[in-house]
Amino acid sequence: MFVVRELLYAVILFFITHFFIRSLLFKNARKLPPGPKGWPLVGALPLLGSMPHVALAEMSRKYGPIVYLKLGARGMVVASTPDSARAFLKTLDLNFSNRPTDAGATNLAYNSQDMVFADYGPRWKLLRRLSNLHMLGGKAIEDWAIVRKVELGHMLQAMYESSIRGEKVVVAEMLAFVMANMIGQVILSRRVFVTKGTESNEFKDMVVELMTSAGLFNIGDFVPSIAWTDFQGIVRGMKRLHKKFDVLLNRMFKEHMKTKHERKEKPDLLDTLMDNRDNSEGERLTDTNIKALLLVFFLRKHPSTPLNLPRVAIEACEVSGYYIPKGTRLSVNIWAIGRDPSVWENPLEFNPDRFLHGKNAKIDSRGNNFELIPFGAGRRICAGTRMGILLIEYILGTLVHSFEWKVPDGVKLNMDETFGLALQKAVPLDAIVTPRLPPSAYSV
Ligand code: HEM
Repeated sequence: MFVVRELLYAVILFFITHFFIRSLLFKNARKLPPGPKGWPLVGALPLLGSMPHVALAEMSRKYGPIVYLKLGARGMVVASTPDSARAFLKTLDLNFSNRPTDAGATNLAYNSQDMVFADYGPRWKLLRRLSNLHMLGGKAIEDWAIVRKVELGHMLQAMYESSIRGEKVVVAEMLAFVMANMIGQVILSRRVFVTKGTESNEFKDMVVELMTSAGLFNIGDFVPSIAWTDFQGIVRGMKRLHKKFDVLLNRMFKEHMKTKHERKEKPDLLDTLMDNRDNSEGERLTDTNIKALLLVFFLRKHPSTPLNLPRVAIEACEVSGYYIPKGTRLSVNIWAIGRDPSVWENPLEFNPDRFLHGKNAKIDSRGNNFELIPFGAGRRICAGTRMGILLIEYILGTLVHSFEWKVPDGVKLNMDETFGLALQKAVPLDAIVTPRLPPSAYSV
């Protein structure tokens, strides 16, 4: 009898201890990062408002560097400080090396067939390798120096003519004109727009629409049961826009094929892609992959990307003691990190000199110092980092050197933003430019 009682006590004690330890472990393992509760069904979606990067920065001030939000049926984690960004994009980079499949990937990127949305794997590697080889890598960038020089010359000429006619310059239109032509030369060996005018302006509007709509939080992506209603009209707009781009790309493809024999000595990116579409691992790029990739490049003219491009947790993991479930979407608030007063002195003051001295002079914006990561970081860091930095320095330097700049009389400089995958200026910048150099410097 005594033995049975002892045994019973031992069994009960075992179960209590087991339950206690399990519940402790389970509790710790399942502790999600803090965040707002949100509403039934849609969760925290309504809290994001029209400027999600600003709303998320405010949440981070309240809840801490890592915030978890339930958005409809999906979870999203947001990193808003250098340390938390490093934890995701460096320590756990491999686990976050895919992007979520959403309406933008489906409707604007040929069902994730491009480099931006492709899963981390052989197809992504092939796209990235060929793009580096012919367009974005160091050697390729050197090879295309002449294209940059000539196209910038065309832009300076167009701006000079505007100034002589006493017209204002719409800066975004000028940049769209020069970027589309530079990229056209590298990809297709031809200028896409001969003169700056209606056609190049329409193209700019298409690019802006794409960059804006791709960044919107489409409710159907988070509440799949009501996705079919598309009540924000985002998917309808994406499909309409995609059709326009597809027509344009098909036309470019066709024209390019007709003239292939002329480029035997100097193939362009499209020739390189077509000739190297198979790799040794049996991966083959389809026409759709190639079209999707070209579309990515014609778009890359506006980014400063406030929320990085989203990533997704391939497996459940732990970050700073918090549990991150599999499938959680990751946003890194690059915008908030750049404005964090504990990282930057007077962050909102325009003071480029801050990068000339002391520790800031050593900051490398190519994904190594998490205080400044305009191009993201890790395996999926911006494929155009080199080209982006080079073009900004080259174009900005040339524009400042070539003209005196002022805003038109009576106009106040407006720095408001419109949210999207890339931030746009809410009111495009108009400027009056006055040549600083002799007229001969502006003729092509
Ligand atoms: C100032 C200019 C630019 C900025 C600030 C910028 C920013 C970014 C950011 C933040 C990402 C996401 C990185 C991540 O997930 O960690 C990205 C991805 C990407 N960018 Fe850029 N970008 C710029 C210019 C360009 C240019 C010029 C190109 C090409 C012509 C380009 C092509 C790409 C591609 C293909 C990806 C996807 C990479 C992948 O998923 O593997 N970008 N960019």
